[in-house]
Amino acid sequence: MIRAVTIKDLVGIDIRGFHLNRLIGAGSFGAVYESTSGTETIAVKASIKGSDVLNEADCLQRLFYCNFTPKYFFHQETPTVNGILHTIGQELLGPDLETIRQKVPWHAIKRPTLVRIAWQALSCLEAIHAFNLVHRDVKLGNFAVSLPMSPSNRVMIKIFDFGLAHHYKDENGDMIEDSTNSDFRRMKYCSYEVAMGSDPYPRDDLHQLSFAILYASGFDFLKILKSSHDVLTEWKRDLLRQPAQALPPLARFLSPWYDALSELNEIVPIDYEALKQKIQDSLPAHNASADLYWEIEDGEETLV
Ligand SMILES: Nc1ncnc2c1ncn2[C@@H]1O[C@H](COP(=O)(O)OP(=O)(O)OP(=O)(O)O)[C@@H](O)[C@H]1O
Repeated sequence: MIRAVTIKDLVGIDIRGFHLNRLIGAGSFGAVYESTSGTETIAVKASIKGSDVLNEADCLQRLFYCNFTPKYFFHQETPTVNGILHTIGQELLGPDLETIRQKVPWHAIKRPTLVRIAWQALSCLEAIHAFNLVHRDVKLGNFAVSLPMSPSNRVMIKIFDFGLAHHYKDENGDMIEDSTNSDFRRMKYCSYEVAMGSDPYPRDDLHQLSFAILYASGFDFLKILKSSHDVLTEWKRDLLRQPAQALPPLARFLSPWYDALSELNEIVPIDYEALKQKIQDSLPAHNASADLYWEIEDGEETLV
């Protein structure tokens, strides 16, 4: 029986033969640990919220052959003095994009890197949508770089945290009801359509991504999130209705992409390739589909 007081106190215990060595970070209900067994190092996510963990484990299993999400290893329920501890063993990733953003000068990721991030993050969403999953919690902090691959230190962006994701349609294309009845309007960074009461679908993942990219460009998105409900909703609406005018100056170069995102509707299937081309059109002098690398710049590790 594990005697830990909270999910943040699990360093030193073993789960499925993996020794939890180091707390990487903790969120509202979960904590993630770097864990080893022999030469193998993975991430073990521990949570007290069983429903989210079960949902995440289910999604990661569905995504087992997807290259844009962490590989799934196991799900385990362990009795503790405080109840059941839910854990998921998954591929260890590098820092998340929110952490990377916080470390760059002026909290503004440079344009050539930003368009590559946008391209790869869009590819992540394209990949999970192809598995009929909608993420519903798309934000900078839920994308991370993979561990650098030698010899060039190439990394790729992966999307994680599938606690709120939903398998929204079956193999015949029939919609699947979400039994959790979650109210996504309460999520400040939900898309405009969701704020207006619609259920979150793939298009809304893309609109949440568009907010995340603005944030990564140096825009003070947190300030907008703190404004009143009406101001926030109006900002989201303007970004869809007149992107060229509504975009903050730092991100105005991305107008071709935001224009295309604003034209997405419920009827026409999403053309991901066309959207990627719009990212490329936003910064023609740089190759938006080029690889990303984890490098040392001015003595600091950074993404370029
Ligand atoms: N597979 C992983 N490999 C490495 N780090 C991870 C992995 N999954 C999550 N993390 C990191 O662990 C930390 C905690 O993640 P978690 O998703 O539990 O919380 P959060 O995103 O901070 O908060 P919330 O769940 O409230 O959104 C984050 O810094 C995240 O980047």
